[in-house]
Amino acid sequence: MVTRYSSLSTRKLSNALKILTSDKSIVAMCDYNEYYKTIKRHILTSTLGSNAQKRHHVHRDIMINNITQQFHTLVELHPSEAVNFRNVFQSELFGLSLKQAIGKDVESIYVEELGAVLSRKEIFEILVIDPMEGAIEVDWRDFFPYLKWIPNKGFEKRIQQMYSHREAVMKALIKEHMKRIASGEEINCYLDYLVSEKNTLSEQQILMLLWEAIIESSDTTAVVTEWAMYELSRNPEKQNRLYQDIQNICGYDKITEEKLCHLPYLSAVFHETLRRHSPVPIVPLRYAHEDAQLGGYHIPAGSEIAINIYGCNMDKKIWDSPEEWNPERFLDGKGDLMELHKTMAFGGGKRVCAGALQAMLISCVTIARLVQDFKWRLKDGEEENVDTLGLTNTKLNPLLAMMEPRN
Ligand code: HEM
Repeated sequence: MVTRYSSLSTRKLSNALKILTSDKSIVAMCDYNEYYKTIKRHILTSTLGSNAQKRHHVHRDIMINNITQQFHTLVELHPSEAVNFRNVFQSELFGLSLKQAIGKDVESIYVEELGAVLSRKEIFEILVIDPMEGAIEVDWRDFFPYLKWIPNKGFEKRIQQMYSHREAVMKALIKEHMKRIASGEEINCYLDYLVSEKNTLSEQQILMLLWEAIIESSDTTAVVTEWAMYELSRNPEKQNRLYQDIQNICGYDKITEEKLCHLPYLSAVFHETLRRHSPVPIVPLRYAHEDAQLGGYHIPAGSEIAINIYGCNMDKKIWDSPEEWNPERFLDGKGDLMELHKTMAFGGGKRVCAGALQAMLISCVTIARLVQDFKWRLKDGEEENVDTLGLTNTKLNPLLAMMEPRN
């Protein structure tokens, strides 16, 4: 994937993805060409690169404070009830992704094309949940391209509806943003950046790129953080080791991003969760547009390549007891980190995930802060709830945990 990049960097899309990505208008699904290079630069410069992430620091600080505040309130009000981790975290993460994308979180919005005011929950469903489900919709014609002239009305109607609802909501969000700009409000977000590039981007491209930043920021980070909290709640000794490490480094102060580099065990928890619960179990299909060699195999031009990250991470020849969640496997005898890249969780080569830094910052600070503030334990019966659904290995049933505030 790294050295044979030039032969393997093109994407091959299913019919559903062709429609939902407006025929490869977004960074993650685009072919490797000049358009790709330009839009990858845009998203890194304005949102996901390390300088941009420094500028967005404030959104993450607010987010983590809101999260802990909400958990404290829930535990105070209902001390003997289990807390639904996802309800709180997913909503705050969506808020953060809106702030980075359009400069503001929204409670509701009037959508002209749908003739209705949509709540924040409905906006989330249309922008994130529905397209994630649509992305794995199977059209039997994907497997028989020479029969593509036969209609598949049910499939087309479902995907087309997802497409038009998303289009309508995104247009409404962009319109609101333009009104705020016109009223003199100073905003610094991805949309401002994209609008400043409007000589080289069409309105449709701007809409799609903005939506991409929202959906990608809202999903996989939530998946890995929820699985990490599940594993820590299930493994009290490992939770305790993490807590002691955090206390040694932070004392009575709350964890901050600046402290992450001093917490190797926290990093090991994050990477072991990526290994055991791969949020992207299969790298989006690559297409060999010329003959190539990969891992000792000859790949003829025209082949589609699916890299099975889940399979590699559960391979007994590579990992001892791969089914066990064991962060210690990423530490050497001295407690230093090693071999993090081995999980390939963020892909590899030039098409490596652009949001890896953001995902790591949000997930690690959230995990650490929640362990600093509370002792976690699974609700009785929750241990068996390990089924998953969807494209990104989402926990089927939201994590339910008992949380006891620490002094
Ligand atoms: C734990 C969280 C995440 C995981 C495991 C993950 C994983 C991946 C993987 C496996 C790829 C494909 C790489 C390849 O083809 O080799 C990818 C691409 C990408 N991801 Fe992520 N991702 C995560 C979070 C994010 C976030 C928060 C964003 C923010 C918007 C993001 C944006 C992207 C983009 C733009 C690409 C396309 C990169 C390119 O083709 O050049 N990801 N990600």
